[in-house]
Amino acid sequence: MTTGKRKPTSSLDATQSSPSASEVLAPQDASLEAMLSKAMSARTNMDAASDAPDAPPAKPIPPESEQRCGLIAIVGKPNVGKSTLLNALVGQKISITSRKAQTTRHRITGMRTVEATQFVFVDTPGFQTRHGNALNRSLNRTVVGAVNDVDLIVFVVEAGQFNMADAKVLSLLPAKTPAILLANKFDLIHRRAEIAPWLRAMQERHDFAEFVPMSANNAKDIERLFGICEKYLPQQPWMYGAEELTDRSDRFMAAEIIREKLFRLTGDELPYTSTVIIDKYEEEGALRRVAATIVVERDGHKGMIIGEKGEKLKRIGTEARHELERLTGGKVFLEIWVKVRSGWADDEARVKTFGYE
Ligand SMILES: Nc1nc2c(ncn2[C@@H]2O[C@H](COP(=O)(O)OP(=O)(O)OP(=O)(O)O)[C@@H](O)[C@H]2O)c(=O)[nH]1
Repeated sequence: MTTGKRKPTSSLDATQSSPSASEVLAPQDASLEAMLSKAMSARTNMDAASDAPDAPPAKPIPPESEQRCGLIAIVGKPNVGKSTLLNALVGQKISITSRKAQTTRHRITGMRTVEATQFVFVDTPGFQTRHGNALNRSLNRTVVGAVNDVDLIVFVVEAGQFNMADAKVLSLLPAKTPAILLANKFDLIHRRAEIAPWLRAMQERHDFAEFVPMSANNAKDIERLFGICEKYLPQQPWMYGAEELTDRSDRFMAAEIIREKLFRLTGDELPYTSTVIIDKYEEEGALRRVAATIVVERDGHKGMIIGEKGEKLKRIGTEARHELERLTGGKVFLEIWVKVRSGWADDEARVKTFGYE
């Protein structure tokens, strides 16, 4: 992980004149006050430590008896920043991010080993509440599956916000598993006074073990999150090698990369039901030959992807190829087709064929 020397712009700097936690919380909220103060001072301390020298080189692998390892589910409604968080925690892009809600479809595991502890992360699709089609039913099943076999749940919300979609996800969390309330996009909060009443309401909704105000795109916050999560993971041997970052195949990563470029370059016009299938993934030494099909529901969507004189599709292909070349470290030949399969997201059998659980 990078330990940037730049002092992060802390939202706390903008709140110096705001009331303290004790001024905004009632006396009976002593434990909440402690939670808020602890969370805030941890942030300040990390900011102060930002001039510290870079971390020392990796230590030798500790004996199994000293290793810690556990599963962490990252859950939250669409667009709260789960993929950004996962990528930052793993230190490499393994989950696509987009301003368009609902871009995460699969249960992706990324892992990161920091000193004696191995953190195995499970990314989940944003819980879909609006449509009841087969694709969304499949996405919701993935969320439920993900939270029931983990050591720790990181419930991600946008700081200061909570609506029906957040409530739906929260209602899925089992009481037995410790859950961290991660108030993401904290950089967008400019008055600390807004957070105390919000935190009080959140704590009434669920018995959160910790409160972490942070920004997924702030390296210091990410570093601090490792320290917070560590104590919830059991002492047991690692499940993966110290250097491993994901258990997804290169073929899967190729589909994800193409899907990301597709959503980035078509903007808000393209419905999230468009998907990518890898028809061929061949390796010849360092060379990769990849053929992919983008499946859309309507002819109009096909036109949107191809663009005028094929310009849009060409750009999707070029950007995806460059990223695949960076990932594999070799040359990539990439061929992309666009096909219309109307109603695929409503069809349970097809959803299964396309790789959803
Ligand atoms: N300002 C700010 N923006 C953020 C932060 N974290 C994520 N974002 C932005 O929020 C948007 C959504 O982020 P994603 O990581 O794709 O969200 P997600 O929860 O994985 O979304 P789905 O795939 O729809 O479930 C992107 O535009 C991110 O750049 C943050 O800490 N601060």
